[in-house]
Amino acid sequence: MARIALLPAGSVSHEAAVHLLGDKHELVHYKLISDVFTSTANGDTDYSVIPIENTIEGSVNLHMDWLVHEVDLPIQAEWVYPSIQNIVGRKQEIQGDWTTVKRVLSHPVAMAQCTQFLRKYLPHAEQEHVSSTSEAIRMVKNHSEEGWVAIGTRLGAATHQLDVLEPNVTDHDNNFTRFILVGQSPVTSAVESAAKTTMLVTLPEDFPGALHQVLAAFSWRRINLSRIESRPTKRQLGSYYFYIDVELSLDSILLPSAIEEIEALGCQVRVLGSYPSYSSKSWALEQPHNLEV
Ligand SMILES: O=C(O)C(=O)C[C@]1(C(=O)O)C=C[C@@H](O)C=C1
Repeated sequence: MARIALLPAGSVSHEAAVHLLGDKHELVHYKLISDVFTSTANGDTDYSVIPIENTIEGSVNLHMDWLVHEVDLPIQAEWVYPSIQNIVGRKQEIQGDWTTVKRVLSHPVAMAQCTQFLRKYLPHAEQEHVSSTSEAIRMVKNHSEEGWVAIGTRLGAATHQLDVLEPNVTDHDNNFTRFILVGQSPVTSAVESAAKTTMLVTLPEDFPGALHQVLAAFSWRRINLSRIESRPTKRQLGSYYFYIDVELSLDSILLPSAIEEIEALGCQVRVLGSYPSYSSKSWALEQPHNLEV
């Protein structure tokens, strides 16, 4: 049985973790994502569950930055889970009248997934960002008669005995979040998966066309990139690294030689993990992966 660190009970992370890992592990909930990462880095837990990218909002920059700058924890798996957000509160208090709502609380990423609903029905309400959707629901629970509602999951509403006032309020139906499992030990699983490798590439300074050459190292080998994104190195203005996801394992013949070629250009390459990807293609709510870790 592994110890799994994640955001509080009732968060999207909680639903996603149970989907991937089943209910046979010890889930250790933390209020802040920094505490989630730190617990695994310190060895208090074996793995962390980290939301890293969302269909509507794109990358979760805070979480990516923690992965790159604050901890050294390899990615051991990734999977995709739908973020189904709902308006959660007390039916008795709001009584279907949105004008009585004074404040909406949620995680900023979840809030950004529901802008159309907020603009249409709750433009008058104050918006407050908190550390998770479940924390938002917990805070609403503790403030009765104040006209507060949260954006969060059904599981969160059930966990805190509140009502779903309006189901599925995200701007687009196809709202998925990509999660990663980080920790020191590789996972073993009979579940079908695709191989993926994530790396950071820092380009040498004053090298015109360096990015073009990096991409050429992948393209002539016909290596498929599923994501490339630049993030600041935080060392100086205008200095960036590239966060690159490749649809290939580090054990393949092609990828190590591509990395060698990129390093020969004077680039720095840091591999953040080579891991199984449980893709959305095989995704089905009623078929949890129940991964062994
Ligand atoms: O607050 C939660 O419920 C989380 O699990 C966090 C988080 C995120 O950080 O992206 C995860 C998925 C949702 O799309 C929104 C919020």
